Amino acid sequence: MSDLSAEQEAIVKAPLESLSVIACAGSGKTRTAVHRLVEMRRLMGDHRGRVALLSFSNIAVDTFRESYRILVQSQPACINQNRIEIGTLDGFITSNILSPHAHRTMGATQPAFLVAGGETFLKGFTFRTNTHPLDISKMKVGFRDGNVYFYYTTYNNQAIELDTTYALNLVNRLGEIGAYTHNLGRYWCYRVLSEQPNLLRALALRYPQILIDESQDIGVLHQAILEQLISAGSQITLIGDPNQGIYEFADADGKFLMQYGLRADVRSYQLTRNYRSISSIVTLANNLSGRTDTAEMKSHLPLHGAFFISYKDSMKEQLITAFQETVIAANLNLKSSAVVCRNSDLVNTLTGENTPVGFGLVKGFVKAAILRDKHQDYLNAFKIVASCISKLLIDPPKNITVVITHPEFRSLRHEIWSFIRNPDLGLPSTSLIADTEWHPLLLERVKVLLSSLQLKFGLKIVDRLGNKLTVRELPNSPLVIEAEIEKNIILRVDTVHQVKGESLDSVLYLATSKNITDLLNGLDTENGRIGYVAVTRARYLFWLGVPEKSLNNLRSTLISKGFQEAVCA
Ligand SMILES: Nc1ncnc2c1ncn2[C@@H]1O[C@H](COP(=O)(O)OP(=O)(O)OP(=O)(O)O)[C@@H](O)[C@H]1O
Repeated sequence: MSDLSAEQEAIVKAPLESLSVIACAGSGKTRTAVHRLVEMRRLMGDHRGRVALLSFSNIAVDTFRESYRILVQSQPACINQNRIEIGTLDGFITSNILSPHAHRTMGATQPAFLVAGGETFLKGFTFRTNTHPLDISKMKVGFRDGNVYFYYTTYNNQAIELDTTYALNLVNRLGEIGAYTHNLGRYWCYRVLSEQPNLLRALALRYPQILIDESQDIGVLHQAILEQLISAGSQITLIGDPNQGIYEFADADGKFLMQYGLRADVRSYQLTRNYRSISSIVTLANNLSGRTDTAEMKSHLPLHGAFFISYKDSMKEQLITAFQETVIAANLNLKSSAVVCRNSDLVNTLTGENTPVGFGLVKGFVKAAILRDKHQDYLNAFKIVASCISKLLIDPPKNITVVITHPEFRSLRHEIWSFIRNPDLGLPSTSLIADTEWHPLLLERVKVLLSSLQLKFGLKIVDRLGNKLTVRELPNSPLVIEAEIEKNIILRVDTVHQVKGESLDSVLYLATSKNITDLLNGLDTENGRIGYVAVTRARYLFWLGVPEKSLNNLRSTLISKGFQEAVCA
């Protein structure tokens, strides 16, 4: 186990019991968790139970699976691999509890199934609000003093609680046909485990050990479900970093993780060595969080480090270009660098998603073409095209971008990918004149794509296609001029939430004044922690973009926290 530090090894080799691991950013939680997973199964010997390693995103799960695959290759063949599971917490709940057992509690005659929202039959399942009725998919579930309650949030994020009897009546009525929404899935899981004690006992026997990564993201209902498993005998290990808790809006405030180690039957550990970032970035992270972690990476190159730089609101593109040039000059990898923002709106503006040209669905195709040609962002282009195509079909598979990732829809996905990848036969190139060249080709090729979907998958096309794909508001010029594609800002632009968990060579955090003040005021606010996540993604170079109007007010605090000032040439 030579590739583990002493701190990591202590966790991996701990006795088989519940652990709390509070870890700093870049401390190798993945490596630690995967080694611990294997060790737990080894310690269990002939026990028939399973060990589950659970996280919150599919990306995290893929990373764990890959690390696990590499690790077991190098280990003797004695690991009981059949009894190790890696997945998301919601996936665990669905496959072990909701799909096989929830219908009994729901009073349904068929296995429980998830509805995405927007299904036609949901029109009969709306609830009253202070203004207009809302679809049941907008109903949220909270947990307080051992009781569930239901609420919704208004446009300005205010939570309005619903009368429990009224809400439950609707939830139960939907449950009777076996349906549940994303938010209600956890409610049903909690209720199934409360009302089916034999199942709860069986689950705890089947999973005597559960390890949860990113535990700061455990929401109140997830916690309630885990408490049920703990009370039935499962031992739960939590690994996470409370300073990276950025899902408060989803009811995850990090308290479960922070207080878990105080329980009498839970052993506490810490990971305090940062393997990702150079010392100047770790020092900054320490000053922001009040931690005293150590940096394992050193670099004294002049362009490396943590800098702030001012920008005018109208000159964001210039700031990005300057950053890009610095990344190249610093010999860092552009492909492993990113511009990150707090809000998806700004990301959309910078990536061209908020394009002012085109009308209706054509606007979507324009956005997708710009994302592909200017930013090589095929994934987001795919999502937009899939959504546009679904609006040109009568009764398409619901939530088409999600559905078509399902193996059953592989060939449908393939058709859409081919359309996006090939500017000569599919989504036309943005270098064409938008109204006279690009639009006619778009119309022609979308028709070909839709006919193929009709033929192969029996999907029906809406009437009056031409009206839905109008030439309105397209300019008589190329969508993106060739020269612009050539100079190409190839930097990835994304939200901080999207880069969470990643290691990047360089990061530019394009922040607002409020984002920065919250970051500098400690990490008590979610906004502050979002900034902390941005800082701690960077290996060698971190730039904080500071709005010019706030620079004078913020300068001395930024320097006192460990930033250096950089000036755009
Ligand atoms: N013992 C070690 N020796 C050298 N490198 C290590 C060690 N442990 C982890 N690393 C490296 O540290 C880097 C960060 O690891 P990882 O991505 O797991 O961090 P993390 O704890 O999940 O961070 P975060 O929570 O900030 O996303 C990886 O490149 C990993 O290979």
